[in-house]
Amino acid sequence: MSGCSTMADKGLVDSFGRRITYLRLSVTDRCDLRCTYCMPEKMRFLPRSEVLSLEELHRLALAFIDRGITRIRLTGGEPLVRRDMLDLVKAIGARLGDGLDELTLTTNGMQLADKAQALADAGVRRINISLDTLDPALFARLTRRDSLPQVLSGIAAAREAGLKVKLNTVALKGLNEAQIPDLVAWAHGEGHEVTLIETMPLGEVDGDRTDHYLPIPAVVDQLERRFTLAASDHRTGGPARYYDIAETGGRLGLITPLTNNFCATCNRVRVTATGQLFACLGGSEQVDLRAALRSEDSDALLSRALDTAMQVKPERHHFAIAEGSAPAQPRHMSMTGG
Ligand SMILES: Nc1nc2c(ncn2[C@@H]2O[C@H](COP(=O)(O)OP(=O)(O)OP(=O)(O)O)[C@@H](O)[C@H]2O)c(=O)[nH]1
Ligand SMILES: C[S@@+](CC[C@H](N)C(=O)[O-])C[C@H]1O[C@@H](n2cnc3c(N)ncnc32)[C@H](O)[C@@H]1O
Ligand code: SF4
Ligand code: SF4
Repeated sequence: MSGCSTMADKGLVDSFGRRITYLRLSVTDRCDLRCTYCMPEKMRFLPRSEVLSLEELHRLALAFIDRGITRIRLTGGEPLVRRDMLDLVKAIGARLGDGLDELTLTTNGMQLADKAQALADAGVRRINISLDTLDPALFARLTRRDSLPQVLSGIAAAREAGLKVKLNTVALKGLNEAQIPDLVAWAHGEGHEVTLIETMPLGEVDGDRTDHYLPIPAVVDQLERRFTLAASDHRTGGPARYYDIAETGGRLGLITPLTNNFCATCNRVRVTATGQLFACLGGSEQVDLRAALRSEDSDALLSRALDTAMQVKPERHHFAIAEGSAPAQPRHMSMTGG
C-alpha cells in the first residue's frame, strides 16, 4: 500500500465535509433466506466468476484502512454463506489495533451456531443479527424458510462466544407490528440490544413492499404505552439513535431513513462483492474498484478511485414511500449489504 502519505492527508472526506471512516463490505450477494422485503423468491444471483476472491477482498480492505477507514462491517447477502469467510475475517482481523478499530458482521444468524466462536477468536467483538419475529410461523412467512430454531441457536452461540449481540428488526405493518414490544422485552431479557428499522425501497420484491411500511414513530408510540423510553447519547458510528428502556434495563436503537433523515452525519461507503463502490445506499453513484484492483499499479489506482468516490458521494438519499411506487433504486439491499 502507499505507506508514504501522512495521517493528515490520507483520510477520506467527501465534498460535503463528511469524514468517511466506515466501510460496509459485501462479500456475497447470495443468501440462505429470502426475506420478503429484501428479495423475491426467485432471486437471480451473480455468477461466481464475477465475485471477488478472498485475496482481492483482503487487498481492498487494506487499501481502505490505508486511507483512514477504521471500522469494517462484513455483510452481504449473507456473509456466512461464503465458504472462505472465516479466513477473510482472520486476514482482515490481523489489522485490528493496527489502523483498524473494529471488524464486525451483519448476519441472519443461520450459520452462527457453528461459526460464532471462530469469529470471536478472529477478533470480532460484536455482531448484528437480523430477527424480525419470535413466532415460527411468521418467521417462515417473512423469510420463506422455516428456520427460526436455527437462528435462535445462532444467537445463543454468539452470546456464549462472548460476542455483544444487537438484533436488527425491520418494522412491518400488519406483520410483526403487534409483536415488537414482546420482541424487545425478550431481547433485553437475553441481554441483547434491539434496533428497529424502517423498510427502504430498494429493488423489486414479490408484491408491494409499501403495503407493510411502518413508520418508526408509530412503533415508538406503541412501545411507550408499555415502556418508559429515555434518549441515550450512546453511539456506534452507525445511523441509529438510541433509547434506554427503564423497565427492561436494555437499549433500543431506531433507524429512521424515512421519518428522520440521518444523512448529514453519514460516515460510510459500501462495496459490493464484485468490487463496485456505491457512495450512498440510496444512490447510483458508483466507482469500479475491481478494475483498479486488477490493474498493475493497483495501490495508486485504488487510492485514486477512493478520491473519486468522495467527489461523487451525494448529500443524501431521496427515498420516499408512496403506495405502489417503484423502488427508489433497482439495486437490492443484498447487493450492498444494507
Ligand atoms: N439509509 C441508510 N441505512 C443504513 C445505512 N447503514 C446501515 N443502514 C441500515 O441500517 C440497518 C442496520 O444496519 P447494520 O448492518 O446493523 O449496521 P449499523 O446499524 O450501521 O451497525 P452499528 O455499527 O451497530 O451501528 C440496515 O437495514 C441497513 O440497511 C446508511 O448509511 N444509510
Ligand atoms: C441486506 S441484510 C445483509 C446481512 C444479512 N443477510 C442479514 O440479514 O442480517 C442487512 C440488513 O438489511 C435489512 N434489510 C434488508 N432489506 C431491507 C429493506 N428493504 N429495508 C430495510 N432494511 C432492509 C435486513 O433486515 C438486515 O438487517
Ligand atoms: S435481509 Fe439478509 S437474510 Fe434476509 S434475504 Fe436479505 S440478505 Fe438474506
Ligand atoms: S442514505 Fe446515503 S448519505 Fe444517507 S446515511 Fe445512508 S449512505 Fe449516507
